[in-house]
This record gives sequence, structure tokens and C-alpha cells, in this order.
Amino acid sequence: PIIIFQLLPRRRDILFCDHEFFMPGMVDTHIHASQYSYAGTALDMPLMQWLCTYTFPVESRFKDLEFAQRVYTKVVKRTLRNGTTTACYHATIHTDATLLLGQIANDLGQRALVGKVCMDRNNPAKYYKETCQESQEETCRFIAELLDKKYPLVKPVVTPRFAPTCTGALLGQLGAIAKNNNLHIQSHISENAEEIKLVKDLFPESKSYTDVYHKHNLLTDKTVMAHGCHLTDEELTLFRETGTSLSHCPNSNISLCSGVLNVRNVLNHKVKLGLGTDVAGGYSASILDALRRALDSSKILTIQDPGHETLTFEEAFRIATLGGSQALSLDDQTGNFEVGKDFDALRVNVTAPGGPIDLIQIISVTSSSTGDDRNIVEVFVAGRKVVPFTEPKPE
Ligand SMILES: O=c1[nH]c(=O)c2nc[nH]c2[nH]1
Ligand SMILES: [Zn+2]
Repeated sequence: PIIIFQLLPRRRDILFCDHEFFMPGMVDTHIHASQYSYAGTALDMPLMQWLCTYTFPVESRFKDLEFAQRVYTKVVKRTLRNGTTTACYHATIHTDATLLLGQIANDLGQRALVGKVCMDRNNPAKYYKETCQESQEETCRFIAELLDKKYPLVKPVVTPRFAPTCTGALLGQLGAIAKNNNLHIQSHISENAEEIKLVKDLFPESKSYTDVYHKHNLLTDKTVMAHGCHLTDEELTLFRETGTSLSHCPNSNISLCSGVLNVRNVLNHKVKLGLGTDVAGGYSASILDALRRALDSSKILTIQDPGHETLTFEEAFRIATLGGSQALSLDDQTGNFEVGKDFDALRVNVTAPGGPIDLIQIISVTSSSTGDDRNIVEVFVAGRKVVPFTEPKPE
């Protein structure tokens, strides 16, 4: 999808070809960098079985820094090429590999939140475990070492994987760490029915899944929760009251048969909302793909209930850009071209050679659903051109 909101007049310092324009960079509010290694495969199971069968064994390999370097370089480059100027990453439980992800995002020029995953229970994988104490200590080390690098665009995010794999003790400690250091928080919530039932059994004292996180001080205006397909209105109200945002990951929700988020209901509750690829539950690393699937998902709800107010193309575009920046509380820096924000932008050529669009005639296009990364000819983050990639100069 491409929105042509303004065909800029020709300027001497920026040469625009015909059918070119700038659009704001896109924001991926939820992506597992470590799972990029198997993106597009292994989507034949529901969430809990999928995690144990595929995800945890693959994530355990990130103890190996060479493997991590290879995968993380590829995922940052791929998302940049797809126009993701800001990404909110889950890595793995490994502190050093997660620090490496931060370094790679910095070197390649992506704006990023990077999280060392925390999980101290319900993980059957043999070599992929940490205790509550290790998780807490390594999170503190991760935060201190990443902040010490003083990367201008890369920040740590406190990352309890989700309630089923975290004890209450760990959730409480992570809530305190985030509060004491004024940090972002990310996790998952209410993705599928089996998971919700498990949380009910594990936390019988809590009123709801949302209440579990709330009780542990994990719902703040710097928290982003992925999925939320099955949240009740009462839970959405708590999201609104605490300033917590949602990451809508439609490719993943369909691929793992998890559920369909009612975006209209989320917007009506005035909950901040962004889009996520959720690689590798989602098989595409492109936010344009997420945008299309958000529209498809909304249309499915309309098929089921003709009274449902379908998401518009313009609303989906906003969620992919400004909405994402608001969801990550980064909208003072990015999300649109408001004066004072950084220049995070994509130079789009509707008729890029080899691209998917055949422009048959000059039309007053306001939107098109056929563009892809071939149409994104340049990417800028904070004013720096980061795509096409520049090879490092030889010493
Ligand atoms: O889509 C998902 N991917 C994950 O890796 C994950 N972990 C917890 N819940 C999850 N959901
Ligand atoms: Zn996820």
C-alpha cells in the first residue's frame, strides 16, 4: 500500500523523478529478531505448541554470538529495506547476543528498542532456561551496558516474555526495574484461548490477564503489549487508564490461528495502537504486509457482522506510522513530518523499475494497495540515509 499525500515540488538539492514522494518511516511495534532465522516456516501449530516445538529450540542457539551476528544483521537490514525506520525487538534470554543486536541496529542506523527476553518457568527446552535471579541480574546488566554505549537511537526495553513463562516474583522485579530506570516495557497478552486459560490457572488471584500485569506494575505509558485479540472491554479500559498500548500483529494472529483483533473496538476505547510483524509467528518482516492484513482482518469482521465499521486505508496507514510511534511513546521524535521531529522517511517511487505497479495512466491516486519494498528506493532515519546500504570503507 502506498499513500501519495504530497508530490513535492522539484528542488535543486533533492532530485525527484516522476511519481516519487516521501512518506513517514514505518514503525514495527513488535518483532522477534531471533525468530527471523525461521520466518516463513513452521506455522502448523497453535501458539503454546509452536513455542515449545520450534521457537525455544531456535532461540537457544543465540548463545552462539556468530549465529546471532548473522541473523541479527539480516533482520535489521531486511526491516530497513522494507521501510521500518523504528523497530521494537524481542531478542532472546542471552544478554551478550541482545547487546549485539543493539550494536547492529545502531551501526545500520535503525531507531530501535531492544529487549533481553525474561522467562523463568514453563519452558521445556533443555538449554534455554534462566532462574528468576539470573533473569533479574542479567536484565540489570543488559540495561546498564546498553545505556553505557550511549547509542542515540537504540534503547533497552524491559521484556518479560509473557505471564505463562514468568513467575509473579520475576514480573514484580521487572516492573520495579522499569520503574526505577524509567524504561519501556514489552510483552504479550491475550493472544489465544489456551494461553488465557493457563494464565487464569497460574494467577488465580488476578481478575484478568491484564490485571496480572497491572498488579506487577507492568502497565505504564511506556508499555506495549502484543496481540490482545481476546481482551474484554474492561481490560481495554485498564489499558486506556494506564496509557498502555497494543501492537496489532494480524499476520501472526492468522498464521497461528490465534484470533482476530477488533481494531475498531480498540480505537473506540482510545487505546494507543501500532502494527507489528511479530516475526516469526508472522511470516513477513514488512509493515506494509501488516497494514494489508490489518485491513483484511477488519473486513473479515465486517463479513461476520455487516454492522462492523471496517478500518479504512487511511486509518491503517496512520497506525503503521504515527500510531506506532505513539504506541512506543516515541511520537515526540518520529511518526510523521511535524516540525521538530526527526526526519524518518521513505522515498517512494511508484514506478520503480522491476516493481509491482504498472501505472497505466496519470490518475489522482490517493492510495494504492500494490506497493512493496521495491518501491522504497531510499530510507532515512534521523536524517541519515540508511538504505541503500553503504559498504564500510576499506581501512
Ligand atoms: O506470537 C508469539 N510469539 C512469541 O514468541 C511468543 N512468546 C510468548 N507469546 C508469544 N507469541
Ligand atoms: Zn511476539
